[in-house]
Amino acid sequence: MGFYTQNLFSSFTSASSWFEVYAAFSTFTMLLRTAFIQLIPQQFRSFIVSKLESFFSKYQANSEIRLKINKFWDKNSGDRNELFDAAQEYLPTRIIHTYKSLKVGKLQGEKHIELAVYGSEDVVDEFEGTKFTWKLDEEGSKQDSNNHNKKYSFELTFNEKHREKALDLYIPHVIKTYEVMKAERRIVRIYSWLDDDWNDSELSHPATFDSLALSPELKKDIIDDLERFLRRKEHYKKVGKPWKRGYLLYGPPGTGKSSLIAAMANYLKFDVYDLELTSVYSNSDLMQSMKEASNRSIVVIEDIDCNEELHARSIGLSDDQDSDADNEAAKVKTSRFSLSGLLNYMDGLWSSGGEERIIIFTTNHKEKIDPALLRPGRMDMYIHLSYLKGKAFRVLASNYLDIEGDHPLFEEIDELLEKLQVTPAVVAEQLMRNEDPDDALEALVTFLKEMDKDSNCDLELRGTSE
Ligand SMILES: Nc1ncnc2c1ncn2[C@@H]1O[C@H](COP(=O)(O)OP(=O)(O)OP(=O)(O)O)[C@@H](O)[C@H]1O
Repeated sequence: MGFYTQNLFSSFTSASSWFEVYAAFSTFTMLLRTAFIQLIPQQFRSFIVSKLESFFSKYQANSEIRLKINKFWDKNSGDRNELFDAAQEYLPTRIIHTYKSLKVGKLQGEKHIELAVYGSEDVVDEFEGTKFTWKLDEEGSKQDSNNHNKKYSFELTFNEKHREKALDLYIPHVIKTYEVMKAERRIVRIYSWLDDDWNDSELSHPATFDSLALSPELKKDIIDDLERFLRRKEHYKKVGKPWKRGYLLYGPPGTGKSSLIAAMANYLKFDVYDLELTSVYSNSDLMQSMKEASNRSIVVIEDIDCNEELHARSIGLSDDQDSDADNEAAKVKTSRFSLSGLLNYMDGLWSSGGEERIIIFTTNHKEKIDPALLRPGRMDMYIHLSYLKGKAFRVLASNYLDIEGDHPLFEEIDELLEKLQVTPAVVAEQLMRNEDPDDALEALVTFLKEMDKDSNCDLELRGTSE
């Protein structure tokens, strides 16, 4: 045996012997390939090749999976992708110490420093010993300085062997972390619909239920209703109703409708989506705005009675009636928006997938609202905010003058307020005029007495003219 190997080795030492072996090997592989192609059916060949590929891919260094995370699920539906929002908030916290180009800023009206992923640098996040690489992609016109038309998306890359870990553990981890961050920060945001998109900032309205001058009974009713709503997720599911609640706030200007909305948002820690109907040009705009509002939010449609298109519809104006050429352009913009669009929007709010939603309509003139908007099932609770009466004034005295408890002028003020129709906004404005509490209350008494005198004069004048 030793002789044989030695002999074999010595016979391979020349270049021609190596060449002979190579030629024999090549012929053999060609024969094998031909036999493979001719003898094995095409489908079976593909099957073997795919199995071999997947087996060897585990050992390849660059078998990467790329996931695209767009801001919207698909361009046409406009459904917001919460994973994109989660990544946007989560990534800066992971890379603050390593990243070289991070966008940092303090926005007007915000209390905290804003951090955002910026530029084309990769962000590598390590999760349970596995590396996940993120990159922010930016598409859109460079000339667009306000960034409205830019489309952003994230690309998440990882090795194929971590496919399951990525989908089953890592992505849920990113979303969970984002939800915890949101809950911890407890910052309520307000979104306004502008140029086909929600623009947001921190809700800086400080109103709380404590600072609202409302009758204690009404306050209690509202808080109880909100609490019940939050508690009853299972109940809503059981009776097959969407987990949503609709309120109509009505009353004269300055009686606290906006303040109550802010108090509700601050109490629940729900974001506010404020929709001005004048900034909505079509029914499809309206539906898109609804789809993009997130869960745990309050959707507000203010001054529902002031919308021109709704008025035009309710008094029976058709688009053809106005032939004035100057108005033509404006009409094109507004005529596609209708009451039926709004009704669909409301019904959509009820039936859309979003949960824990509160929908609030406000109006100064409940009697002007189309009854279709108010039918049961669209509105759960009507809240009437009215002139300052009863003990509600005490809340303003505490807010503006730090008077806790009683004051000698309170009785006189109560009596005057009972006789008059004065909004909390007017009284608040009077109280702001003096720093000293006694001076402020005396000035308020004088102001209310003046009002009383004027209203008596009006009555007398009306009496004599009749
Ligand atoms: N019920 C109230 N309790 C405490 N403050 C109030 C109340 N109502 C009004 N105010 C004060 O008046 C200001 C204006 O009130 P607010 O904007 O909430 O009224 P509104 O009913 O929404 O008015 P509008 O119908 O004109 O929008 C508030 O900033 C607040 O200071």
